[in-house]
Amino acid sequence: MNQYLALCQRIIDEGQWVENKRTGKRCLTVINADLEYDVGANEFPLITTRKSFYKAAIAEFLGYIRGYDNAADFRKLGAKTWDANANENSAWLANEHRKGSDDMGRVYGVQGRAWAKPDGGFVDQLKKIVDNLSNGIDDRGEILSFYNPGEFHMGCLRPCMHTHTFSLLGDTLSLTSYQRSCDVPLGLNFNQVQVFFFLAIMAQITGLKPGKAYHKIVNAHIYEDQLELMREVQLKRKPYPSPKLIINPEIKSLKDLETWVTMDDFSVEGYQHHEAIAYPFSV
Ligand SMILES: Nc1nc(=O)c2c([nH]1)NC[C@@H]1CN(c3ccc(C(=O)N[C@@H](CCC(=O)O)C(=O)O)cc3)CN21
Ligand SMILES: O=c1ccn([C@H]2C[C@H](O)[C@@H](COP(=O)(O)O)O2)c(=O)[nH]1
Repeated sequence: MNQYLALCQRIIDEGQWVENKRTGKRCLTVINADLEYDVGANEFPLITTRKSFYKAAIAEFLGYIRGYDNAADFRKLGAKTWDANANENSAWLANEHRKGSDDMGRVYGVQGRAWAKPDGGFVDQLKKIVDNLSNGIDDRGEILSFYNPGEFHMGCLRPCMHTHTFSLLGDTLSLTSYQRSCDVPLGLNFNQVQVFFFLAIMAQITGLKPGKAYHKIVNAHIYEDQLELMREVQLKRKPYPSPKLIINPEIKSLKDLETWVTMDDFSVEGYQHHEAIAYPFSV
């Protein structure tokens, strides 16, 4: 929690104003942030200085694991986060590849589970990683990449958290996640949960011990219309200790994640938090 607040404060103290064409808003911006989460110790990096809807963050990531390409499927799991980008993003609405209402196109999980090969067929990146790790193999290329520039024109948004690399030392699994662009008040609140969750669940289904997750962010920003709430409200609050993430131990395989898992299989223990803050969202 302290590293999150330190990043927010750093953006306020050292950030530079950058115009963003896509949203038409200015962002106070810093470059390079390194966050670290101790998944082995179950120090769940859930924001405590406002109420955080962690189930929506987990639901969104589970949708990526399942390779979803449709905001309606995300909603069914419990995440409304793709509604705006699928249905209100003007460039995407005018795109000939959009397959109608709620379609997100070839983004995130589609690339993770079905990266199109130029010579036909698809690559399931995630299944290969799960199979290798389950057999104790780290080939130094256990990489899940959502970033496919050849198909950017077929999706509503380029992935922000775009690459996840798993590493094995003995029977301890770690994860390094890369993020090119980060909306710190809204997106990071979710992304921290997702990086932690991804390592925790991958360790669980591969029979390994979770170690640490390393979250590397390039462009970290606060939109101009979020700044006052961050400076005058959220940063004036004192954080509470980290809660713990409880995952149903019956989840034992990628198939389980793909078929029966719902948000009822996740809970938090000891989550003390301040009141919710409704930050503006930019499409
Ligand atoms: N400008 C922008 N920021 C983002 O963080 C972002 C995007 N766009 N586009 C793609 C996804 C969608 N994400 C989102 C979208 C909405 C919320 C959001 O509204 N969060 C609220 C409440 C969530 C709820 O009730 O479930 C929050 O207070 O955290 C968070 C992340 C993250 N990403
Ligand atoms: O997981 C996510 C997804 C998106 N974001 C934020 C970061 C930016 O504010 C926008 C994406 O805009 P780009 O113009 O494509 O950079 O969404 C996030 O923080 N986390």
